Amino acid sequence: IVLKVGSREKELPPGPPTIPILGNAHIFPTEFPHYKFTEWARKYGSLFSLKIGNDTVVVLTGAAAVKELMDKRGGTTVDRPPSYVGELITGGLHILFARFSSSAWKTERRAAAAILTPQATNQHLPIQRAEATQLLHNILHSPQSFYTEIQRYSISVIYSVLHGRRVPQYETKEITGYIAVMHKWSALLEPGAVPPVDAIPILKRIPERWAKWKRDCKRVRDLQRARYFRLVEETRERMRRNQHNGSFMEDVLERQAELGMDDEMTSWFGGTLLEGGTDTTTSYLQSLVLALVAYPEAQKKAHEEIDRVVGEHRMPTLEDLEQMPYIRAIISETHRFRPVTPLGAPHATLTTEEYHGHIIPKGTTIFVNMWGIFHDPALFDNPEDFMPERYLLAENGTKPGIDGSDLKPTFPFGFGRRICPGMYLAQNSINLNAMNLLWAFDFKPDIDTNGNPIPVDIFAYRKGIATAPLPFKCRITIRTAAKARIIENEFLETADIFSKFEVGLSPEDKEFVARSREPEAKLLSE
Ligand code: HEM
Repeated sequence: IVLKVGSREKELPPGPPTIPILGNAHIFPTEFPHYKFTEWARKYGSLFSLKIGNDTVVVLTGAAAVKELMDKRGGTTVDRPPSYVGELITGGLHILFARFSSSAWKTERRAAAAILTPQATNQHLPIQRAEATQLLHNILHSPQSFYTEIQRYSISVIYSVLHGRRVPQYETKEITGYIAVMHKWSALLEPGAVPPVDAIPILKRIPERWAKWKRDCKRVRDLQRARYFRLVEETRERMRRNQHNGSFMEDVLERQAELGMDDEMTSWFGGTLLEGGTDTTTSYLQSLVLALVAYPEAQKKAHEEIDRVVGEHRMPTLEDLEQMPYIRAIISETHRFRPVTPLGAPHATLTTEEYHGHIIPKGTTIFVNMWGIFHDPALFDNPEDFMPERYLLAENGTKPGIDGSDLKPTFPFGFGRRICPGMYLAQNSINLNAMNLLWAFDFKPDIDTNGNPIPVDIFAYRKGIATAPLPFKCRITIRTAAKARIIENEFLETADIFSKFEVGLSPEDKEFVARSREPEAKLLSE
């Protein structure tokens, strides 16, 4: 019997050879698993399996299998695999990790669906636009800080949309504290960071004094919980003072009883939406800049298009995108070239499924290998190159003669009933900033002391479920003086929109806000 542990049952999809007890655990990649999964997919097929002890993992690297299993049979692939770390930290209330059987997921998902629809999302456009203007303004004045400015943008937008409170500068405790805890959190989720408690449940019983990882989980929990409760309390307090600003959590608080959410769940819900929306949006926009620096031809074509459609006397608006197929193609190509979550988020099956003669047992963990699909040479010409043109030739970017209809535009945002509830909000941020950045700036490689360009490394990415380019340098310059003036003026105009969200700011943040609007105010009055 022991020898059977770890061996692949014959009805499972094929996969790499197993060894007793461990199965494939000894070869399971501990970093950037999407590369190894893609290699295995080319060898074992678009549906392959791995054994981790007695547990089964199935990796899908084919769009048709994804459509069938994740969308059409979404009712059975809606679960998540167990995550003891997620459980310890969030008490099972994290919407991303929550099991289907928990009432928390259903309740939180209902709350999210009712409010984050495309129409409801559009109501948050003014603050997104204002923050995107501040991003241009800050890059104009401090181009070398673009990497952290993008981070500030994403955090501030989500803070405002969800909690009605913005974060005006990067160097503030609200942001640095948040980022530090998020780093600790994702470090605990890295393979190998904690013993294999999900596969060998007895390990959960290790007492805290011998398990540093348990103490780390507790510390992260305390820090997160304190922040998420405080944010909800601040919103509630604002509402008591009748200072509503249309934030998402105001709506949730008003409907708390109807939704059946107590304060514990409400706070984790607000907090975990915050987590879902920050690093992801940041990663996408940083990848976009990286691609623009690395592929000057694409940038040049986008500049020509935006100059023709928008010109230099006004900033772009979302409506302009309709007339800019090349920039739309750049946006899709960035999703394909560097998907934020190369393996999505793992799903798990609630029942045993049969697909093309293979059995996928109940409780199987399923990864959709987005990276492998988006980089499949059978689907895409030169998949390793950033080539927006592919999206002008075929709606889903696939090569001639290939039916790409299974590759829906929502693909980068996941599948079935777990699809990202923030995707419309995220896509608005992406569209606005892609247009703004291309309209305003030239992006070029940095130069060394001899004046030679230093090429960016398009493979230098951070590990983790949501990846992002590692910090990189580039030269960003404003394209015309007229555009610089428009950005300064527009930034001043944002003051009105921002003021409703500038609540609960620390004294340093207040001073920063006042100072940041001063010089331009002087300029305008001169
Ligand atoms: C570029 C930006 C984003 C990308 C690429 C992205 C991608 C994803 C993906 C792939 C998933 C997993 C879906 C699945 O399991 O099949 C997901 C889930 C999720 N996302 Fe996003 N996301 C982005 C932005 C956001 C934003 C702005 C928010 C919140 C306002 C958000 C909140 C969430 C939540 C709460 C989940 C968990 C859903 C569940 O398990 O039921 N995301 N996202």
